[in-house]
Amino acid sequence: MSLLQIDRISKTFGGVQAVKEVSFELPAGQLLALLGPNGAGKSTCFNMLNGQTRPDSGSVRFDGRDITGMRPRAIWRLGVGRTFQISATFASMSVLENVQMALLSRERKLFQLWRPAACFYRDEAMQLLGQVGMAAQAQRSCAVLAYGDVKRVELAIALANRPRLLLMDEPTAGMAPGERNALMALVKQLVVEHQLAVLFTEHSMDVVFAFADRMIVLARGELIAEGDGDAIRRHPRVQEVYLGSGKSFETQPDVNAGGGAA
Ligand SMILES: Nc1ncnc2c1ncn2[C@@H]1O[C@H](COP(=O)(O)OP(=O)(O)OP(=O)(O)O)[C@@H](O)[C@H]1O
Repeated sequence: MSLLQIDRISKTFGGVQAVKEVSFELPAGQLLALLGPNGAGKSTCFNMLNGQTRPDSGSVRFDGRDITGMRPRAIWRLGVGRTFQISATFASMSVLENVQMALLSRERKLFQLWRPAACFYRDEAMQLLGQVGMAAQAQRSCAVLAYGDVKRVELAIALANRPRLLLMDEPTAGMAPGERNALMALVKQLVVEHQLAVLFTEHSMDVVFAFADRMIVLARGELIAEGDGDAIRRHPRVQEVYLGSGKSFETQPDVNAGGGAA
């Protein structure tokens, strides 16, 4: 049984059918890309998976349990994490403190602080920072970090809740190609080593084809294709949807040099 099972979820806003009867599955240990042009319904799908939006119909099952319509915090506590395009770190705090705060939040201790956050979960926070390659920068303020490093801290924050499924909203947006590949190689490593399931949206096709195990493509709210890189590249409806969008389904050799597994 797959960790995540989506069965015919739909959502309409006013007269707009944002998502229409979309079904797919995601097993543990897999990196699945959710693709589609602007307005295809990707964010609405994400929002229905983590409880921000209630589907009009259909069901979302996580680890065999029906989580359709549950509140975001309850879904998060079950082990569904999410990273956003906009930075979720506190710029005024250090890298370490940001992760310590995330650990405090997991243990519901944020509102019981009688000592500074810096006193709590130091070892566990350092271990998480080690996982994302940020231990050496633990004492630096998040405000002075390079963009790619902020993304690593965000990943550590998301991992603090020990998610089994991680939803990543355009994880490499705004990054240079080298930074993108480094971040996604790290995500891929976490997927393999921790049997994490990751669903991500991404506009960079190079990243998708280099790192995703599988892809699903939405257009106007409907799932039009599903498969590995070759199947998606060759799919006539995908080519049709992306034709004229300026996106290419050919990977760039320089970008993938030294990249992760496909
Ligand atoms: N809260 C909302 N109210 C009204 N319409 C909405 C709302 N959220 C999404 N939509 C509409 O639903 C459709 C799907 O939007 P969605 O944001 O899910 O697409 P997307 O694939 O994430 O797009 P992008 O890549 O541009 O972020 C669009 O037509 C959008 O205008």
